[in-house]
Amino acid sequence: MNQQVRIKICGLRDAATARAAAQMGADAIGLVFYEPSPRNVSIEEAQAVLAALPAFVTSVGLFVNADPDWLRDLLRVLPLDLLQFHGDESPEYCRSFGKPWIKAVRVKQDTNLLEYAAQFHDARGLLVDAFVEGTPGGTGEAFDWSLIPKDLPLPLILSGGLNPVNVSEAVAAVVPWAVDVSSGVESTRGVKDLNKVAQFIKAARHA
Ligand SMILES: O=C(O)c1ccccc1NCC(=O)[C@H](O)[C@H](O)COP(=O)(O)O
Repeated sequence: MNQQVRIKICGLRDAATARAAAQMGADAIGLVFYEPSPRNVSIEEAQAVLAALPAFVTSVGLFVNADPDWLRDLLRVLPLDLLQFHGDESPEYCRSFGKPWIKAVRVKQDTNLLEYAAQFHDARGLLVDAFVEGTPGGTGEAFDWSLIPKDLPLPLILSGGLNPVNVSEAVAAVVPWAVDVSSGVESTRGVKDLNKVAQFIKAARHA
């Protein structure tokens, strides 16, 4: 079946930008809960973003080795649809919140993605990203897509250095379930550029 690729725009921080991205056709938006990131949001900012989203747009929370009690408290006041884990979280940790979740893997030359897929078999998807020492995500760096096995048994979410120029080539080469972008649709670090968001969505859809 020829499925249309899903699109997640990551690192949104305000309601107006999130609503605009959804209206342009984003299927999911990502909220980063990681203080060192320029895209980190407060609970109040995240609540405002969620309240602005139309029906059928998935809200995704991003976490890096978050304290489980803190995360459970957050989920009581923020009804995220999906959790995205970007650190060294174990499968047991990921499934302990009773929410659908995906696992991010930062791909190095020797990364065995089939092993990750087996270990995190009940994830709703595997997000593959570039490995950059000391920065867990949102780096704007791409990686070698040929390292992705064709027979990955989980929905594949391709990320890492995607932008309006390379996304159609990426979709054609990898045939992912979804694509995910952050830096590639920003004007400056942490600030989304809605023209780039529109260009990205158009290019991904017409791949
Ligand atoms: O975006 C961040 O700042 C971030 C910080 C910590 C963990 C994850 C983070 N982002 C995760 C994403 O899903 C990004 O979209 C993904 O890493 C791709 O980023 P980019 O290469 O900038 O498009």
